[in-house]
Amino acid sequence: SIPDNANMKLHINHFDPNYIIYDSSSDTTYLRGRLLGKGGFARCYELLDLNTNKIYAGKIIAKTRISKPHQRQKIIREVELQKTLHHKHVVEFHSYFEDDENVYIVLENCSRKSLVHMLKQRKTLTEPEVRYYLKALVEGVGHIHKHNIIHRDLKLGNMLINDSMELKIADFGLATSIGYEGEKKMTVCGTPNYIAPEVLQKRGHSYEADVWAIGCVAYALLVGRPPFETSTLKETYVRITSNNYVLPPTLSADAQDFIQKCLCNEPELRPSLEQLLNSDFLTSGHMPKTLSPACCSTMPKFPIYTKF
Ligand SMILES: CC[C@@H]1C(=O)N(C)c2cnc(-c3ccc[nH]3)nc2N1C1CCCC1
Repeated sequence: SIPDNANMKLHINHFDPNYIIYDSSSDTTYLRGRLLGKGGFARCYELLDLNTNKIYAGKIIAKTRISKPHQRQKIIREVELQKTLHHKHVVEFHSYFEDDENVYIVLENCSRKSLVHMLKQRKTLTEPEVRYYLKALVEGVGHIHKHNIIHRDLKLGNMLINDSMELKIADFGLATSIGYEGEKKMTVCGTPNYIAPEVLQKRGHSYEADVWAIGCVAYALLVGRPPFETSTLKETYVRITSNNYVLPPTLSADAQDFIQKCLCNEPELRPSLEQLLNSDFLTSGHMPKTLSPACCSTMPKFPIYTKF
């Protein structure tokens, strides 16, 4: 039986073979639902697991798109990295399988899309909301770093929100693992959105590149646009390497301090994730336990608590 809740109506009058996906390795049949969007080579769909009636998000990549070995290797690496991570604020890997036409990566469903969509609706978020999302982000990145993995593409589009308004870090397509203490990566295949200066200048980079990106995310959520945004990529890169960005005075001193420390040109001078969790911004202001789904579209009013 198919749950007929509204957003899962699959408009299937008959079992059109085009909508049935079978994973022989786990004897699981999925119904393909609505198109969620495109991510790289993948077309992403809602998938309904007919054994459990659970909804997942599936990345479906046509094999014709990944004919070259290194393209296939990239996907295997993404899956291998993501499947080792189990954390409240990291997207959970569910399964990987292939059939004649496609490879399938089945992931945790995040029904409220990403912070990109939220910021489009809201323009900027309030500081309590930003504390809520940044705390989740720093905890999730802490888990990723504990597994010797650098995400390398932390951006609003990879901060997904589930039905309970929880933040989930997605897309390990540019991630890499650190093999030994002090290892520095020299290249990234792809262009991270919030790229750190040391990555741009190929000076060797490591975990600190993710802290830079956290600073960019904090800035974008509070200001409504990225810190180094210009009309051309080249000009943006000049601003990143010259550390040329404007901190609006409307931001609280704690928020300015948080951003300034993350956006330090010298990677080794940036705060650790532990220091970020204990920063004034994340510890000395109202930290909501949960957020109402209304926050996706309208600014919340937080009750002002008095200390006694
Ligand atoms: C499947 C790719 C990616 C993703 O990684 N996840 C986990 C995800 C989960 N739910 C959703 C989802 C959106 C709306 C309902 N669920 N989307 C996810 N995405 C989106 C799809 C398009 C671009 C990134």
